[in-house]
Amino acid sequence: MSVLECDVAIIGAGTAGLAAERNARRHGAHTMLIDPYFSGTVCATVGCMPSKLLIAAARSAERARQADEFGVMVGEVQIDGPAVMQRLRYHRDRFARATRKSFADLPDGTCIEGRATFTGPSTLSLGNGDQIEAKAIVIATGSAPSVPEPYQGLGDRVLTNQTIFELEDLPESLAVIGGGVIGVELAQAMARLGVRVSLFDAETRLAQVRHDGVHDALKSALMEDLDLHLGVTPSPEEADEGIRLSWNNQSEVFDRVLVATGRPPSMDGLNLEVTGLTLDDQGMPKINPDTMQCEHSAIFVAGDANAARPVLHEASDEGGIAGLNAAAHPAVIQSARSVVLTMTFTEPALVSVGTGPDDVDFSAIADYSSQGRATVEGENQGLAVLYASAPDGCLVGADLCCPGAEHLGHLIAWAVTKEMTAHDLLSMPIYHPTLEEGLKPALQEICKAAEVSIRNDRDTGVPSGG
Ligand SMILES: Cc1cc2nc3c(=O)[nH]c(=O)nc-3n(C[C@H](O)[C@H](O)[C@H](O)COP(=O)(O)OP(=O)(O)OC[C@H]3O[C@@H](n4cnc5c(N)ncnc54)[C@H](O)[C@@H]3O)c2cc1C
Ligand SMILES: NC(=O)c1ccc[n+]([C@@H]2O[C@H](COP(=O)([O-])OP(=O)(O)OC[C@H]3O[C@@H](n4cnc5c(N)ncnc54)[C@H](O)[C@@H]3O)[C@@H](O)[C@H]2O)c1
Repeated sequence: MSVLECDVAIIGAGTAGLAAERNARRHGAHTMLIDPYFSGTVCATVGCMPSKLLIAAARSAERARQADEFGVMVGEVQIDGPAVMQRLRYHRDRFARATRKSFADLPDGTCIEGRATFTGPSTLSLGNGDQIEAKAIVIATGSAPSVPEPYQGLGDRVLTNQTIFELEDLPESLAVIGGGVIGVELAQAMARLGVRVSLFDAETRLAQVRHDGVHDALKSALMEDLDLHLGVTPSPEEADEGIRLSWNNQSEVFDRVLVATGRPPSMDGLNLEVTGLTLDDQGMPKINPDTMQCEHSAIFVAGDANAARPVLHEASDEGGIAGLNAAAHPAVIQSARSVVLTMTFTEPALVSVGTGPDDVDFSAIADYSSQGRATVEGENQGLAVLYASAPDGCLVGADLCCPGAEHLGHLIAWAVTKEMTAHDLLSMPIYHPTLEEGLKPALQEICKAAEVSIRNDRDTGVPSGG
């Protein structure tokens, strides 16, 4: 048994852990990064990247299917399932290798293989008898899929995000349990790749969408490709050729079932009880969102492990904040967090920025069902809703489910960050014919509601097709 000493120990070599290690080291700390596997981040191996690779294949199939609308005949679209999965894994493995190379590039002695458990507020055991004593500790253990009890023990026909990307071929049919972000992204992609898909959620609201009209747009888009069952909790059982799901006097057998019912923080086994921190009934400590610090301790929590903003760029930001503060502890500083921005890569994409519809002074809808550029591209559907505050129509947030939402959402998030008003945006160039132009009527409406008169040298109309 050996006792290793460092300034900052980081538990978990994912996105948040890597960022915390880098930033603590940049600020002069001697660091140790602990992980049982060092196999690559969730994002690269079983998260963002493989899911986006599947979605890219689905988009390609959908474009081919829609080609005849443009007078371009491609014949019947055929999907080669093994080829889809092979391309996915080829690129996924390259992303994962790049992450693993970043471990290899760390200073000697930084990477410590093991599963960390607290033995005191500043000491960790690694399971092999070795101990680490650190001046500060960053918990960056991520999150893991929760599988509801009825789906446990049903064998490998039940998939999670940790196993679905290993399939050699696409299933003939797929039931998706959970209409959160993972559920809707993968359900639509699989359906567009020719899989018969049914999506079930116990609640009636998909992916925590805040605005009713935006939720309707997402629902309509999904229902073009798959069967949607909201407010339904089916019961599963093993059947000859798959898994039988039963609900509301109906029953259907599916080749595979994807369980996407949430990813709670991976805090089990850390033995936080010995740290002296106050834990809630979920076993979670109280974490300051601007410092990542737990109470006044030398323990910090970053990334999915704190369950606050479980997306990649926030894991990276939080790792940076935690790394800085762990290195400087006890001199902890507050960081200004960025405007909340989340994206779900359905088609159209679902994007949420900043403040939602409750609690805003003005809101205005940009309709993309007949918008010029969207119509040109054959993707005219959905809407964007902008939110603004009094007195001057300062943009505070948005909900979008429309073509180009991924890019429009970034522009709006940047405008919200810079506290720009609707009038500020209208005073800048907006090219024709673009999807950005589709926001113009909503920006004008906010100016009107806020009684901000549009510059007298500006046209208050919208160009034809805009
Ligand atoms: C299918 C899917 C798609 C996604 N798509 C997107 C997307 O498009 N965009 C986006 O922004 N986000 C997306 N996300 C979310 C994003 O992947 C996560 O927010 C991000 O990866 C979290 O990073 P992390 O560092 O907190 O955790 P992780 O990358 O999971 O790292 C945690 C690490 O901790 C280690 N660990 C756990 N317990 C211990 C222990 N006791 N001791 C030592 N080590 C331990 C694990 O081995 C792991 O390496 C997606 C997630 C999933 C599942
Ligand atoms: N594009 C992205 O940024 C992206 C993509 C995928 C995942 N992620 C991250 O991964 C995290 C986890 O995603 P997720 O979709 O697993 O979780 P989630 O919490 O977003 O959604 C889970 C859904 O499952 C439903 N549910 C729970 N138990 C159920 C049951 N027994 N039967 C039927 N429905 C049930 C819930 O009502 C909810 O709608 C998200 O928080 C997200 O941040 C992000």
